[in-house]
Amino acid sequence: MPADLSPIDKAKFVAAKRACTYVESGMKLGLGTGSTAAWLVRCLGEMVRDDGLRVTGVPTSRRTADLAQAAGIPVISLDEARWLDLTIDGADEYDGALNLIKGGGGALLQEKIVATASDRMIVIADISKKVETLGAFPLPVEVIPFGWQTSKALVEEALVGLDVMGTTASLRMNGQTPFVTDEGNHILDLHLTRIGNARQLALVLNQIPGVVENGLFIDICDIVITGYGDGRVTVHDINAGTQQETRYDVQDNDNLFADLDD
Ligand SMILES: O=C[C@H](O)[C@H](O)[C@H](O)COP(=O)(O)O
Repeated sequence: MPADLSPIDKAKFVAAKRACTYVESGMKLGLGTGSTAAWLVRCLGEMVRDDGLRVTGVPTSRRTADLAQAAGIPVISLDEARWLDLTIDGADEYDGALNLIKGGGGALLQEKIVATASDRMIVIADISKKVETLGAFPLPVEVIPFGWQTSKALVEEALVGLDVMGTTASLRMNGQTPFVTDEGNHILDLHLTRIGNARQLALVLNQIPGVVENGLFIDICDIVITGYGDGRVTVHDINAGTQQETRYDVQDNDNLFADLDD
């Protein structure tokens, strides 16, 4: 393993590697977005190239589509796939009930549609993503550009009286201009500190005109695979009610580290 691989990248890699053990030939897979999901795409690409794995992927962003194509994974649209066997994605936070905050990279809308259209969703994450209560990570909310300031005011108004600690929202920027999602929308980041009732908040946000979707994934994730910097992996399966721990020897996978760009 190269000396410059950080413990966090090692943690993301081992989680991705463990998630690959759930993948079988013939599967239609939802491919998540972000730095952890990028490890998964690389691992899957290697299985396609070297082990003859036959899968088709539905990417959750243009970034992931490009990565998957470069890795040699055949890509189709969700409309072509219709339904998926498994989605594997990263997360910004997960709690003990495997509820999530997602969208730190702005891909929450496609990610939620794809995960919901899957028999199973597996989240891969390093241990820093685990929280007691969701909300320290700013909650992304996708809004259409038309009247976004009105939508922001309505969102902030709706937060008053809910079980959250903060009530401010900020427009996500990309340098001097508003960040634009793959669907041409903007993102409001809600600075809530602590979300007491995530289910209620998710429902309230999606009632507001102009809001397209929020980054709370409630009852969508089935399994969280957590990687640690020392190569350990834990698997929390919410349906089976089990937690297991394994260790991966990443030194056998040096070639995967050669062309890191994420
Ligand atoms: O919009 C981005 C996604 O929800 C990502 O899966 C999430 O932000 C986690 O990304 P990363 O693996 O880079 O921490």
